[in-house]
Amino acid sequence: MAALDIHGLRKAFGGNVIIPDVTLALEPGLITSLVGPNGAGKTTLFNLITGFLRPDAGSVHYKGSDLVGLSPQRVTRLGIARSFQDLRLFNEMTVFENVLVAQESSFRLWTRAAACRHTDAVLERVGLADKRDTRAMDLSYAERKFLNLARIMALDIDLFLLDEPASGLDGPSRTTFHTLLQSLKDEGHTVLLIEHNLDIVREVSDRIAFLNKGEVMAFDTPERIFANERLTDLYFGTAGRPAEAASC
Ligand SMILES: Nc1ncnc2c1ncn2[C@@H]1O[C@H](COP(=O)(O)OP(=O)(O)OP(=O)(O)O)[C@@H](O)[C@H]1O
Repeated sequence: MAALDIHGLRKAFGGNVIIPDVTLALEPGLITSLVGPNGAGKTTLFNLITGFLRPDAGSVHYKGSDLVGLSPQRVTRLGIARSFQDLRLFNEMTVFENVLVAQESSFRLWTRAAACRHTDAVLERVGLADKRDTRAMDLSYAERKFLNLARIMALDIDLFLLDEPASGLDGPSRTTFHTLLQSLKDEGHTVLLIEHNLDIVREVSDRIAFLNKGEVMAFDTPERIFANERLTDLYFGTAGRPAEAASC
């Protein structure tokens, strides 16, 4: 059974059809990257899956339930968490408080002591234990990205939808990010990742779904996707242009 089964999903804004008809099944326990040119509809697809937008047609099945029509909170309670491109941190709160608050809003009922222990364990895992009492606003960019990830990991859920979690990370931070993703996978979690950095995509993905103009053009292994010149042309915007223009 697929970890997430999207069928015939459609979304238009006014007369502008952004997602004409997406069908996609995520294999459980794998990291799938959703790649495509700017404006392809990647974040819109996340919004449709997680209840931030309602599709005009189609279904999104997760563990036997259709998520369409559910609120974002209800979707999270069922076991799906997502991150946003804009880091929605509480700047005045400490690192510890940011994670604790996220965790307390989850579906699990924690005792205070258990919640605190869990928060510390997650901070250790993302490498922020020594920043526990630092305000979010005083963190570096990379640390803020990892705090954002920690807030989702603390929810203890099955399916992670991550919207550009590694954008702007330097080499060592990228390695940490890769290790974290791998550890989620080792624990049996399923990840759907939006990422523009194709080196990262190549490193971490088991599968790639290539989205263009709201349509899944290909769904395959990284090796096959990267070997497909038509897709790389589409990604870099060179498809349909004269060869000399494309090489400029
Ligand atoms: N609420 C909305 N109302 C109208 N148009 C929207 C809305 N949300 C998204 N769009 C449009 O849908 C298209 C797809 O946007 P989306 O953010 O999903 O693309 P994306 O693939 O995530 O792009 P990027 O890689 O640049 O983040 C864009 O043309 C965007 O302007």
